[in-house]
Amino acid sequence: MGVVVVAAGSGSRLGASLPKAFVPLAGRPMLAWALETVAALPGLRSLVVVVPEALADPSLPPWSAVSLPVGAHVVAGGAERTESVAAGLAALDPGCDVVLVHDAARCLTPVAVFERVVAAVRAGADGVVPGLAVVDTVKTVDADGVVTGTPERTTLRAVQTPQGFPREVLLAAHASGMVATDDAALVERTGHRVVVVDGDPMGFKVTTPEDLERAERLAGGPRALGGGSPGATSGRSAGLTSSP
Ligand SMILES: Nc1ccn([C@@H]2O[C@H](COP(=O)(O)OP(=O)(O)OP(=O)(O)O)[C@@H](O)[C@H]2O)c(=O)n1
Ligand SMILES: C[C@](O)(CO)[C@H](O)COP(=O)(O)O
Repeated sequence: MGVVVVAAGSGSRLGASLPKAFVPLAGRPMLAWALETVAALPGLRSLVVVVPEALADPSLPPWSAVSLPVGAHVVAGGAERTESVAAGLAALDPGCDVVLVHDAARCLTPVAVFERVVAAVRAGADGVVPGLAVVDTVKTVDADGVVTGTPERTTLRAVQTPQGFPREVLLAAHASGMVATDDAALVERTGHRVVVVDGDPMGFKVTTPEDLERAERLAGGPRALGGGSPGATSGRSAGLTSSP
């Protein structure tokens, strides 16, 4: 299994002085929290971390509080998330059968979510996304803000990362040259069947300063107690393994 952690965004909505993934959460960069969980995954063979070009050297100061797993690669991302994922895929060990793509900004995602996604890919899915039921009624609107429709809420899911795929399926989807806000959309558009597994409220994306405050409150909570939190259900691994 291979994992691409995308951390190349600037974080314009967060408005910090550092690229978002390097902004501290309870004293450690968000990227450090995300990598701690990924490093604990059983069967991790290849890990690529995609960061802004200016930070693609892990000896630079913002990396000092990030524990980069042994064998992990760091590459520069692009202007769009899709480009950053493609850069990560290009650096991933080609021997990986399953690939997960994860947002560093979803830094508190529990390891159990990763495990559900991997299990569903290994069970034969072309694409797997963690999702949560939507609690608000959602409207579609036109450019003037006029409502054009109200999708049936029971058919909607708010999807998170990690998103998982057989490597060849994801590579072909990215080779299409299409751009989308998530990887599953590319896989859907190339004619594949994507399924949803249970996401987790802790998998929220840190986007705004309010999200960071929420993450700060949560980071010292259930995680510290080891329940339903990142790293809670798997043992730690110091480096990468040789299984696919
Ligand atoms: N060109 C980009 C844009 C985003 N990302 C990553 O994709 C994830 C989701 O993106 P988002 O939360 O929107 O991050 P930003 O693009 O940094 O946020 P903003 O839109 O506020 O600038 C993040 O982990 C981010 O680092 C990336 O690797 N490369
Ligand atoms: C991939 C994603 O996190 C799934 O919800 C989301 O689409 C990323 O969007 P962003 O605009 O790059 O934050």
